[in-house]
Formats: sequence, C-alpha cells, structure tokens
Amino acid sequence: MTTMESLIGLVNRIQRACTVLGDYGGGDNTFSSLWEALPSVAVVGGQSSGKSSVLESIVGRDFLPRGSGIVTRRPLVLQLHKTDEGSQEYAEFLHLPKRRFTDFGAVRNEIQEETDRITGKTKQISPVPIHLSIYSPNVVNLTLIDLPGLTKVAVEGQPETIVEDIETMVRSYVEKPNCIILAISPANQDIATSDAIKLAREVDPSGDRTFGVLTKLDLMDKGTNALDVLEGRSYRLQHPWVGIVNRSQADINKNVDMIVARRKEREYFATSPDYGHLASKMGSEYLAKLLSQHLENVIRSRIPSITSLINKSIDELESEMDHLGRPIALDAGAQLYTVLEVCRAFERIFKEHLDGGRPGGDRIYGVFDNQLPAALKKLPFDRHLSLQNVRRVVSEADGYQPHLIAPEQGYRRLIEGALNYFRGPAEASVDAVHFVLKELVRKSIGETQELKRFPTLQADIAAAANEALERFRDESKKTVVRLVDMESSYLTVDFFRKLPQEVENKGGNPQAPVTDRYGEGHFRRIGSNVSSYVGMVSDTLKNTIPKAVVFCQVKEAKQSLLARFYTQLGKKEGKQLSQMLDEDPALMERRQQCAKRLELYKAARDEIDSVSWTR
Ligand SMILES: Nc1nc2c(ncn2[C@@H]2O[C@H](COP(=O)(O)OP(=O)(O)OP(=O)(O)O)[C@@H](O)[C@H]2O)c(=O)[nH]1
Repeated sequence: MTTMESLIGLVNRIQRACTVLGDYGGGDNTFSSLWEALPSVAVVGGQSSGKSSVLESIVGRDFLPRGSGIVTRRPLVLQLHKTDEGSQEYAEFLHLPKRRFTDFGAVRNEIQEETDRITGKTKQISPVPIHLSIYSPNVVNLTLIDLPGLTKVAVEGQPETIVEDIETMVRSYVEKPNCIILAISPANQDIATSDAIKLAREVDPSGDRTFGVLTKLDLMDKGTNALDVLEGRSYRLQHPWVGIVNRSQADINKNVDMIVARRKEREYFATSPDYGHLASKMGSEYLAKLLSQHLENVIRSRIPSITSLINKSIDELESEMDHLGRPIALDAGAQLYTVLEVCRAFERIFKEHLDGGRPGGDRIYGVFDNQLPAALKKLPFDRHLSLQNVRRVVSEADGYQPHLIAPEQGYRRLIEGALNYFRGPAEASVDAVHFVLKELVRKSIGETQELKRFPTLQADIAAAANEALERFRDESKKTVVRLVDMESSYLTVDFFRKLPQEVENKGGNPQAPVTDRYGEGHFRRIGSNVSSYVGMVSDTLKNTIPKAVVFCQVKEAKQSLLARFYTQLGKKEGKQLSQMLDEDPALMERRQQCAKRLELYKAARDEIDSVSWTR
C-alpha cells in the first residue's frame, strides 16, 4: 500500500509542479514536456454517457457541476488520496492552496467559477487544467483527468467550432503514449456508435491502454444484455470491460447518497441473472481499484525512462543556462564584479590576438616589414636631389656670395628638405597599426562570449577601447614625428667627416678646371652625398619608427586599453552599473523560462529520489 500511495502521489506532485509552470502537454513546445512523460488516466465519453456519474461514484461524492450544454470546459485533474478510516473528507484546489473544502457543494461551485475565470462566460474551452485533490477514506489512490464530453452539435451560445475544438483537446490527451484511456460508453446505445470507443480505436488500435466502461446497464431494454460487450466479443480490448450502474436521474433528484448508491450497485450485480458470474469484476468500486493498480504498475515501469528524460533535460537546460549566462545579482558590488569579469575576458582575448594564439597580431609586423619599407622606398628623393634642384637649392642658400669650399648651407637645406619627407611614412605607420588594433578590438568584442548578453556594456567597452586607441595614436604620432625632427635637428657629423674631400678627389686630375666647382659634376656629387646621408637616416628610421609605434600603441593597448574605463567604473553608482548590464529582453525571458524548467526538473528528480525504494 505504501508503495502504491507513494508512486501515484509522486506523479501527482510532479503533475502539480508541471501545471504551476505551465506544462500541461501541448502548447509551448520549445521544451520537452514532462507532463507528457507521466502516466495518467483520461476519462473520455460522449455527452450523457455517464462520465460525471462514474467519476463521482469513484470518489463517492457529488461534486461535479451539472447542467445542460458543455459543463466540463477545462480538463479537471482529479487526484484522489486515500486517508485513514474515520478521518474527515476534504478537497483542495491547486489554485487555492490554503483552503480546505469540506462542503462538496462548494467544490462544485469553485470548479464552475474557476472554469469561467479562464474561459469567460463565452462557453469556450481551455486546455489549462484545474487541479483538485480529494482526501478521503472512501477513495483509492488514483489520478483521473476529466475531459469535456465529446459532442456532435454546438448548443446556443457556444461557438460553432466547439465540436471540433473539444475533439482536438481530448485527442491531444489520449494520443500521448503514456495516457491510459478510460472510455465510457452507455449500454443502452450500440457500442459501434460510441464516441469514446471510436476515438480510442483511432489512437490506441491495439487496445493496450484503453479501459472500456459500460454504464447504464440497468437502462437496457428488457430481455437484452451487454454480455457481448462485457465479455469482449463485440469490441476486444487488452483489459477486461467493466460494467457500471450509476444513480439514475431520479436517484440524483432524490439526493440518494453515493455510498448508498455504491451498495445498490453491488447488489445489482450480485443478484443479476445476466451478470452474476461477473459480479466480482463489475461496479465502480472495482473499477477504481483496477485503475489504481494498473496506474501504479505503469508508473513503476515508466520510472526509469522518466528519470532519464529528467536527467537529459537537466543537462540540456544547464548547458543552455551556461550559454545564456547566469542571472546577475542586484547589488552594486556584484554588478561591478560582473562588469570587471566581462572586461577581463575581453582583455584576455584582445591580448591573445596581439601575442599570438589568435590571428591578427602578425598584421602589425606586416606594417613594419612591408608597408613602412615600401613607403620609404617610394619617397621622391630622385626628384628632390635632381641636378636641377640641387643646383637651385645650393645657389639659393649661397645668395650673392657663392660657397668657397663646401656648400654648408646648401647641404643643410637639401638634407632638411629630404628629411621632411619621412613624416609621411612615419605617420602612415602609426595609422596603419591603429587600424589593425581597432579591428582587433572589434574582433575581440565579437569573440567575448560573456559580452554577448550585454549590448550596452559591449558598446561601452568598444567606445572606451577606441577612445584609448585614439589617444595612443596621438601620442605615437607625436613620437615618430619627433624622431624625424630629431634627425634634422642635429646631423651625424661622422658621416661628413668620412666624406672624401672634393679637392683631394680632384688630386688625381690636376688638369681639372677650377670652374668645375660650380659645374654639373660638383652638384651631382652634392646630390649623391645628400642621397647617401638620407639613405642612412632612412635605415635608422626603418628601425626606430617600429620601436616608437610598439612602445606608444601596442604596448599601451596591451597594458592599459581599459585603464581609464576602470577608473570611471569605480565612480559609478548602482543604477549606472545596472544600466550597463542591461540585457537583451528576449534573452532574459529565455533564461527565466529555462530557470523555471530547470527548477521543475530538479524538483521532479528530488521527488523520484525520495521514493528510491521503488526499485
Ligand atoms: N439509470 C442510470 N442512469 C444513469 C447511469 N449513468 C448515468 N445515468 C444518468 O444519465 C444522465 C447523464 O449522466 P452524466 O453522468 O451526467 O453523464 P455525462 O457523460 O457526465 O454527461 P454530460 O456531463 O452532459 O456530458 C444523468 O441523468 C444520470 O443520472 C446509469 O448507470 N444508470
């Protein structure tokens, strides 16, 4: 008994948790349904087949709404809990957890009102179940789901589609492989025309999970009996048919007590000439026990697959939660911590791009190894040091008094003019590296998983990093321009000392005319001297510009890309921090749903663990 109570109770508790979280099968299919994995008994029957009467008889109480038209418009999950003999009967609704109903007339009203609460007075139907638990010594442990009666015509006030809507809803329950179908048919109607059997045959052709119930045996025409059905000859099912005699309308009007009705039913079968030999397997009490036992067996056999579904779902949900990121705490300290964590993750990735491990850093070397030398090579020194220009510059520098030995001023002007050209490639290298760094920031932001959920913080980090890169660029430009300026501020004396003297040069050729001093050869020599001096400077800058760029931009970016951002962060208030951690609403919603599901599955796992002795 303990086992039975606990197993059915276990499924009851999980079912209730499912309903609270909006899982009642069907509907939202972004998550696998736990509800659908749980075995349940659904009661199906045509209108007036005696469905309500069977349920009330199993419970031993009048508690279902009555009336014309479609009364049951939401599934009613009826959980029966057997209590000790002599204890008081009471009912409880899941939606009114603190209230105990001892008056079953009030239960009936509450079912009606709760139905209307969701469906309105429009007489629509809704798949959201009402959960009712009944605690009584007169019940067996069993869970039944009462569904709207199958109908053929809509009555006044009901939408035209109701006939189809009801069938769709009932079908959505009974087609699930874990659903046990309690198919109610009246004996005073041809079984071939039974709505319940028609539907059961469709969804469970082997009859494995269908229990046939025949009501109104007492209303059959005199001289006829239902033995062909009850003995499985008319329509064969894997489980034996159960015949029932409920209270007649007259009994209901006279308020015949349910317990009395049960006794009368027992007597009916015991004394019936037709069914006497089946008496021990007929009646609503027998039906309740049969179902309870069967449900327990099914649950026991399903526990391993339910457990594995739960474990699989927990794994999936946890990995999705990891992917979505855990929820952020509300206090400023924790928020600051989160922001810093995310920033560090970004910085780590950015550094990997520079130091290797991730691609991109090599493009900076590309600037130094290709772009800069190529740009230096392309500088228009040929033009600047053309014979014509050398002569012009030197003559202009000399003024009215041509130089006597060497054109000191001319040299200086030519060299200064040439050195100015180096600014271009120097600044271009700074810009090129700046763009590489900027691109790496963009890439790193994209690659920081932790940042994906915070679009605002993402934009803040991007802005702070780019602002820092701009600053580094300015500093770097100043430095490289300074390197160039330094070259013109003081020329390398050694170079000129080592230059062969023109006079000595001509020593080998004493006949050379003195006028040559102002001739072509003279200026060509000047040009060539300046050119080799500039070549030497070019070689120096080819080495020093990269040093300056790395020092001012690359190293700074590695060390203090977000330094200012961190300082500003320290001054921020809780509200500003939470604005930074503003998440994408769709993502928040998804996380909330995942968290809720995870809670459900974990609760279900705990429930199952708590009855571990079932194995
Ligand atoms: N004599 C007799 N009457 C029955 C029996 N079962 C049900 N009835 C009567 O048949 C009528 C319909 O029974 P319900 O239990 O309300 O049937 P239902 O399938 O719930 O009907 P709806 O709620 O209208 O869909 C009632 O007047 C019952 O008293 C039975 O076995 N014998």
